[in-house]
Amino acid sequence: MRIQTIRVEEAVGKVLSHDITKVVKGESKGASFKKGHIIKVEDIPELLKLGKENIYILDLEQTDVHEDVAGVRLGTAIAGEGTTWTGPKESRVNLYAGYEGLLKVNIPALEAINDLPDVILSTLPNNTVVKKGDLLAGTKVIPLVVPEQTVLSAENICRQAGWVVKVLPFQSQKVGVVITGSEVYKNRIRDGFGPVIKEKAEAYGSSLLGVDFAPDDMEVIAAKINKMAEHGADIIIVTGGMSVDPDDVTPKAIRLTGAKVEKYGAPALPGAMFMLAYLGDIPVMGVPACGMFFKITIVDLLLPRLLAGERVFRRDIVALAHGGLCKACPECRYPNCTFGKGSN
Ligand SMILES: Nc1nc2c(c(=O)[nH]1)N[C@H]1C(S)=C(S)[C@@H](COP(=O)(O)OP(=O)(O)OC[C@H]3O[C@@H](n4cnc5c(N)ncnc54)[C@H](O)[C@@H]3O)O[C@H]1N2
Ligand code: MOO
Repeated sequence: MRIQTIRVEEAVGKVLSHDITKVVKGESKGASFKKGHIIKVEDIPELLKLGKENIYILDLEQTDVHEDVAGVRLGTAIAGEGTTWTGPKESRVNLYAGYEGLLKVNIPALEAINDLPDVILSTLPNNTVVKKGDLLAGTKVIPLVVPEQTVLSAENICRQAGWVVKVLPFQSQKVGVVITGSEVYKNRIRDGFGPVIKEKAEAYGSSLLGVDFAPDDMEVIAAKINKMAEHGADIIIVTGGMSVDPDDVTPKAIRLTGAKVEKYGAPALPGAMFMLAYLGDIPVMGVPACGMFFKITIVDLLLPRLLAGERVFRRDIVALAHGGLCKACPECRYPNCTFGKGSN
């Protein structure tokens, strides 16, 4: 790249290589002169008024990429399934959600891109629930011109990763609920869990297949879980009886069905006594009573992922630890808070 410096008075007939922007009280007020503009005699006083004594004419070499071209190439390479993009504006390209769903960010690819010189990509946290039109990410280059090799390296990272930023749509799943606890089963107390699970499942476009009740009996709970699976549940949620009392037999009942336990005990508070298991392909969530007593719990971190069709592994639950502590604010601001935002 070669830069020619020309005094404004002598610039008539030259083509501007980038916008000249008016700044009022520190704020950019849009371009006074657009890129590609051919400078005329009558432009000179205005350019001087904008404080320009010199203008700079860029001669790009074949291996140079202008910031706006680079921005578009980055956006095209990064924008995955379920995303749209706009720009460039000063090289920045923004990615938006094309539909409601779960934002997935490929963190190793994100970090590799940001480790390149002169390129940035900044995103919302992985696993954020997004609505159509939500801003998801912004990418740009830092200088006015970058080497072709830099853009190629970023494009290669995206190609090799397969995807960098995408939105998984929520699937309409049938949620089977088994509510445990002899006190509820025997109608001594009224069930408070069913409505909570219904509301959370419906918020992500799923519906309840059915709600069944079981006493604190391992065999009965296991049989009811199996019945939900036979009736076509895509996901089964078992509530209560997850703690340390001798009659807290729900974890044992889940194991008794033959389900493979990914993890019992989760580094999320509230949600410590949570269990995730898989009965074949069907996720079985053992949800402790905190899922009913607290507005936001581990259920809000994992249910959207399961309803977006994601297979959740032990390592995903382990990764909840960083950011898994709810601050229990007097007024809940979730999802606009740190709960669940540190995990991979
Ligand atoms: N000694 C310890 N106690 C507790 C521990 C512990 O580690 N050591 N862990 C605490 C944590 S953390 C949680 S979370 C809860 C988990 O409790 P459970 O899931 O076992 O809940 P239950 O004992 O079954 O019920 C607690 C409470 O809620 C009522 N309940 C239960 N289900 C329903 C329902 N469907 N509708 C209405 N009410 C319901 C139940 O009657 C109990 O009163 O354990 C802590 N304790
Ligand atoms: O499952 Mo309890 O945190 O963990 O309230």
